Amino acid sequence: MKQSSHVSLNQVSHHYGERAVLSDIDLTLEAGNTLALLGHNGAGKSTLIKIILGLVSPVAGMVNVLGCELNQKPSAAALQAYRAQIGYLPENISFYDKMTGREVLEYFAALKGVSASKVAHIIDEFGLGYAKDQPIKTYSKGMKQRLGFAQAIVAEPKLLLLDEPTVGLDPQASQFLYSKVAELSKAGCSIIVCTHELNLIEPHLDVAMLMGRGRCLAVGDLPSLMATEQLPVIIRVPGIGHWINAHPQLQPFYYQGELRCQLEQKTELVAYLASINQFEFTVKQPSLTDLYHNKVSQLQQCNDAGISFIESDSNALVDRSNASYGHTKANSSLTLGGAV
Ligand SMILES: Nc1ncnc2c1ncn2[C@@H]1O[C@H](COP(=O)(O)OP(=O)(O)OP(=O)(O)O)[C@@H](O)[C@H]1O
Repeated sequence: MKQSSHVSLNQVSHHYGERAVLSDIDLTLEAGNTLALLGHNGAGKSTLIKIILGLVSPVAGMVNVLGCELNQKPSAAALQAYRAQIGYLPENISFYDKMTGREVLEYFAALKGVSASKVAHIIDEFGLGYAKDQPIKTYSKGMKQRLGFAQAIVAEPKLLLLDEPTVGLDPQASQFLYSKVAELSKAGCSIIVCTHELNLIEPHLDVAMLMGRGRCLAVGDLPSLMATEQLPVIIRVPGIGHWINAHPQLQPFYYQGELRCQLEQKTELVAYLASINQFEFTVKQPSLTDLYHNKVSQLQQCNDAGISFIESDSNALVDRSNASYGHTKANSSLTLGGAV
């Protein structure tokens, strides 16, 4: 493991009974980086988080987190010391509902050696000050989620694991949560966020890992994932259907009433539009959501075709499924420069 890697998984596999739920997962997360763990229901995300927490022992592979070799069956004391450095917000968190918010947080803080004065500060910071002495049973789902997040970060963890952290949170609370994530990451904490809310996580991730049926479908930073997938930039120009025939240079990019091009062609295409006095258009860059849907549909096509996703040429599958995408890629060397 590299000195700065907080998480290093090598060929990790797991099954429950006969059912394989994780296969050959490799992952490295550097200190201070944020990983978005994405995938369909049942893809294996929570199982992976439980392996990183040391709650589940994988049947195969190497798991090194914060220097602890989890696959080597560490002692109870070593596991306890290891977990003291980790913050965890589970999916569907629940607390003993007769306790107040303050009591719950003080309990978790005491377990990790954190002072009561810090608890008071965090309760206020998380907007729960007004309800701190009320029993949890009077809390809304969002209030419980805020409290869950507060207990996860109260001891300034080195690694923070968040499983569906924004479920039940209002937009302001989600924004607050991600601002805290950015703050912790700046301070060197590594963060793994398992989420289906792709728009929310997109601006905050350093690395995304897309999982499907227990396998890693793609992993990397967004620019490299986008480059590999070659998802099109979409340029919408009102009324283009009326005049596109007069511009053969644009026709290779024209599909279903809009222009589609690769990221590196965008500037040239926009310059061309300006040169023909077309200034009214919108440009939509490919998003994490586009990437996700693209990968999941490739997986679906492989399943339908009865072939392994890992062994398939996934881009070839996309070409068959999306005429415009293949069309644009085929013309990726076309230059507009001379035509302007
Ligand atoms: N304790 C268990 N015993 C048996 N099978 C399990 C157990 N926990 C999870 N599974 C199975 O393992 C697979 C992966 O589940 P997991 O909870 O890791 O998925 P997930 O990606 O977190 O899903 P979701 O997005 O729905 O939370 C699923 O098929 C699930 O049914």
